[in-house]
Amino acid sequence: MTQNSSASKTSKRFSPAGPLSGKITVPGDKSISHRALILSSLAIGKSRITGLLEGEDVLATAEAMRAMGAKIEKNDDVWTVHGVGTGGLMQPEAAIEMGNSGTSTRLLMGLVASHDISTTFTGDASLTARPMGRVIDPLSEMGANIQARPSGDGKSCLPLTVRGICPAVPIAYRLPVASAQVKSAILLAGLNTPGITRVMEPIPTRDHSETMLRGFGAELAVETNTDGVRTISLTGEAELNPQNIKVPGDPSSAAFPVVAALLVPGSDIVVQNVGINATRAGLFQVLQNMGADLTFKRKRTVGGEPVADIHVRHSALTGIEVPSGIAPCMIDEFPVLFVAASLADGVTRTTGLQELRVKESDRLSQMARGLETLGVEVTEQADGLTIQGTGGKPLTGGRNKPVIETALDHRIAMSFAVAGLVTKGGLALDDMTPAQTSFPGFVEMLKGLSKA
Ligand SMILES: O=C(O)C1=C[C@@H](OP(=O)(O)O)[C@@H](O)[C@H](O)C1
Ligand SMILES: C=C(OP(=O)(O)O)C(=O)O
Repeated sequence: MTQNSSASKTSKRFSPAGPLSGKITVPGDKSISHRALILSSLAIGKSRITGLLEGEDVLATAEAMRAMGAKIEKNDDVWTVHGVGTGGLMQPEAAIEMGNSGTSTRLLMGLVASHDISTTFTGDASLTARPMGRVIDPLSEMGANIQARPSGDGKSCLPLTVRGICPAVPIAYRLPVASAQVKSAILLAGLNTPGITRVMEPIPTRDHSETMLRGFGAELAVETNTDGVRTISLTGEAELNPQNIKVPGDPSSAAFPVVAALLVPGSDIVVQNVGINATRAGLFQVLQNMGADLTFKRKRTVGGEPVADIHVRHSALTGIEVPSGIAPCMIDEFPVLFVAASLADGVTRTTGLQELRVKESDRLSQMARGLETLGVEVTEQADGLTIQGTGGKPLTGGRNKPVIETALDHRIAMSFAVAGLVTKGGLALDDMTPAQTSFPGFVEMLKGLSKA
């Protein structure tokens, strides 16, 4: 689990080290890994998963599913899950520790809401500050009783206890925020609920839950109306069949070496086996619109998801206005996009990013403060950042020896690690341990690219 105490912090310096080259792979997709463990735990029989992300967030999901009765083992690179069947979850003996992981917490809150068990969730200092009302509202409509800790500023937060109900009431729910976690929480609750549970999604978000639920044999229909609103209808009391799942590389993790290679002069790298699902690949599109030289090779399908090898060459980037509608397709990639924008020629303006304020940290504020420390001209709006790029000139860290705070946020840590490669004199991060939540081996990966 991610620790909160300063004693366990590991500071780390990142400095320019010449062109990046080589072929790499990145760890498995975090969203797909969570869902692979959860759905396999509900199937009757034995599922096999390869390529699973072994980051702390996903390991927290595995531990939670074990605590509720699933048998999960790892042999060599293969994870084996013996599921308990839909509706078969057992009452956990103790509170479930979710560490830093919003996805684990919100998806599992949905899962237990339609079981006749009582489950307490807790987490680290970052997770316990994040809003859970967005999941509590629909799950309460389904009949679950949820007692959460009120935060000082009106949010419902962890620790919280979900007293589930069986049978739960099927609902039709229009998402008030574009959130794949909320959508998935309702669908997972709907799995053990009689009748049809519907989620209306005005702005499309990542669709891994829909794809994987179908893959496991659930009856699920998706309709898109003329306004672009997607309605997902899931028939409850579903019987899930065990699967063999291959998890593709995470585009959100690939984002770091991709941006690093674009920014460091002379770089030429290939990131292999990266998921390029359209609901996830917004960053690559935005970077190409900024002038990035990205080539998608060997396009293929892995585990029902589109995948490619991405060839990246150093490129002179130009600032752009990022359309707010693309935000859900690259929601976790904005921190590293802000680093790319800092070296682009001209102004990059982003809007519609209020959600970034309720991630592992307030990502707009953390990025604005850190980039300012490196001499970047940044304006922080309520819903985005406007960044004046240097036109390829290195950022300025050296003389004032900046130390950037990573604030228990893996994306902040890895984004500034990339910034360090293009900062004169380099920079230090106060704590690199958050990278373990989604990208074990991140530091070694970057080092390997500079040595290749
Ligand atoms: O469903 C998922 O796997 C995720 C959804 C997104 O969160 P929101 O649903 O809060 O946008 C994303 O930020 C998170 O990293 C993973
Ligand atoms: C927001 C993220 O994850 P989570 O919500 O699962 O903590 C992320 O990985 O950037």
